[in-house]
Amino acid sequence: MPTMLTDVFRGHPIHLPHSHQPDFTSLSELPDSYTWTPKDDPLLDAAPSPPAASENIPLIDLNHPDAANQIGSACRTWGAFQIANHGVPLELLQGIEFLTGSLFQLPVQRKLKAARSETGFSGYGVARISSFFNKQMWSEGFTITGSPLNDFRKLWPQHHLNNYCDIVEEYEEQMQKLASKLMWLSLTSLGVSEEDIKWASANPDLNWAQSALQLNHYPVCPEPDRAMGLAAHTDSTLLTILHQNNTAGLQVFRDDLGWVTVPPVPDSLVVNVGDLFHILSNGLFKSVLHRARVNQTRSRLSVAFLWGPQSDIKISPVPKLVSPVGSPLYRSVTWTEYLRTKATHFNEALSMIKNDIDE
Ligand SMILES: C=C1C[C@]23C[C@H]1CC[C@H]2[C@@]12CCC[C@@](C)(C(=O)O1)[C@H]2[C@@H]3C(=O)O
Ligand SMILES: O=C(O)CCC(=O)C(=O)O
Ligand SMILES: [Fe+2]
Repeated sequence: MPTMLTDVFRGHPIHLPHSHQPDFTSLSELPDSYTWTPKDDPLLDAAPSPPAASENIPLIDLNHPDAANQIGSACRTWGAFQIANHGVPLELLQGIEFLTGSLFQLPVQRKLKAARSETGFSGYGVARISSFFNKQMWSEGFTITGSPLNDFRKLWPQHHLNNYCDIVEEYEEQMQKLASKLMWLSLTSLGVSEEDIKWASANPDLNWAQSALQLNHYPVCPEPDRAMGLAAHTDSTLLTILHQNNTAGLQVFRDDLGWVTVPPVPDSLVVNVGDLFHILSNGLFKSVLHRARVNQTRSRLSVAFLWGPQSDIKISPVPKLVSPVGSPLYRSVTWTEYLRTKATHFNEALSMIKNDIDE
């Protein structure tokens, strides 16, 4: 039995000050501990000079005959794109958004009953990456993997549980199918086929994959320009599929453009390339640096489906994508190993598995 995501952080406790979470709604001024300056994050105000033309991540129609190439091109230039006509029922998107909203509306004492433990994976709390920053983020999160029943029991009375668990299960199923489809479309655009990656069958049973759901809430903030919802990071996944409510906040980084806001497009989903897909593509696909800003008048919700391989699968650059004379850019790594490296070294994790290539 490979390590499940639940056990990934067993030996990697981090101190997460959940219980210091302020009652966001009662603050009329931003506390010092929530005020970010470029000292806390060097890329905070990163903008190109001269200012770049306004460009945005592509919105791709999954029914378009050229979708594979459009996705491949977005993965190379942005590491992110939005998709329309993704086939996920809209009621399900509404359902997971409703569930997320009602979860975060619970009184903080109730949410803390389901607090994520220091070595745990699932439950309520601040983002895992919080421990790498001096300042606190203006957000709260809830992580789910596998059945949410045990955690949900701590939050809601019995009569809600079946319904909420069904929504999560159905959402994970739909996302899983979509993620695999997107992975294969983008790989096809690189000329990579199923024979080239033995472990990743396009077969819809998908027993080689596993996933987590991260529910995020960014409350209304008195001074949004000085606060940070979720600090800049890349995801440690193959792909992440994100549903955001109709409040903007997600930004992606491009060296030549600086921070670019991803506008909410009703009924569409945002897709991010994660570090593992960057490794698999031998660096051709970019794992996108992204963050979430906050808003003075509207609270924001997002649901991230974090998708990767089962823990016994070693990810390494597809040989076909390594030039005949070159060597692979990265060593092989399992998702578990990578999450643990990231838990200790954060944004240095990718460079730590880079091969030293003789010039
Ligand atoms: C499967 C994953 C991926 C995790 C860790 C673990 C569970 C929660 C994910 C997130 C979600 C929020 C941003 C992030 C950076 C975080 O702090 O927790 C993500 C992290 C990663 O992508 O590295
Ligand atoms: O809220 C967002 O838009 C971003 C969330 C995110 O990056 C994550 O959960 O990994
Ligand atoms: Fe993310």
